[in-house]
Amino acid sequence: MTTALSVRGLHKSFGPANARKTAVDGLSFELEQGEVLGFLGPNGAGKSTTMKMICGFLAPDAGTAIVCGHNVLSHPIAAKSAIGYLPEGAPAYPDMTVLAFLDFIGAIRGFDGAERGERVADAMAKTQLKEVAHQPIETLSKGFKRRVGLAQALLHNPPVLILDEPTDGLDPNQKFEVRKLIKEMAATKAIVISTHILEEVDAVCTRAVIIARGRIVADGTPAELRGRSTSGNLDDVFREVTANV
Ligand SMILES: Nc1ncnc2c1ncn2[C@@H]1O[C@H](COP(=O)(O)OP(=O)(O)OP(=O)(O)O)[C@@H](O)[C@H]1O
Repeated sequence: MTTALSVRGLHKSFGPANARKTAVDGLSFELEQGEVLGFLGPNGAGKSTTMKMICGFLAPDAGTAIVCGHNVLSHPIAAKSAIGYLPEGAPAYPDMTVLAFLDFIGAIRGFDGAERGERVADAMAKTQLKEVAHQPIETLSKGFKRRVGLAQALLHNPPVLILDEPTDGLDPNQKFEVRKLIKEMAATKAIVISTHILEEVDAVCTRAVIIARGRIVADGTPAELRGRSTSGNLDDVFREVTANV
């Protein structure tokens, strides 16, 4: 079976030549279908930058990502077809209604007619957006905007999902619903979620990678990581492995 996601030696620096700052420093990992990877790290560790490079939104200085066998640099269309990406924040066209925006995403993803309608309806049902279907996105609350972002990521039923802080801004009920949805989808997909909420790792992740200054400092199941600390607490493990990097 083809590895769902293979991240190979990703590297990215920002800034002028005399003040170059490394954001991602040779990051590699593999993910199989059925795995939900919690991608953790302190603010500025390089999580969003890594996710952008995996999804082909940012060109790496070195390395690449292979998505279901497709290199995101040499075969970007095939790789991007296999990915659903929820970026940080909630970028969308603010004056479009939820329905019009998702229909537009469906068209871009290559669906027509009845199938497009079914996919939009299914994505709205999964993310509980039906009640705001005809509302312009700019008038939605933060949590609803986040769910529109999630709906567009799921619409084409991709085998790989890259979700940058998917529950950011959601109330406890919605966090629960989104985590439930991630768990329901997990068996048939490979999913990466970045989060600062360590309870989320226990709730949905089969594995966690902790990065600091663009490098992996821990990789294991939540239970294995907890076993690294005498307290058995993921917050303590996080602090210990990222403190002196
Ligand atoms: N376009 C950019 N130009 C310059 N520096 C950038 C750019 N994008 C990211 N950086 C820097 O790269 C580093 C990694 O940022 P990144 O957003 O990937 O971190 P993160 O782990 O997602 O952080 P957070 O948890 O705060 O979202 C930071 O120092 C950030 O300031």
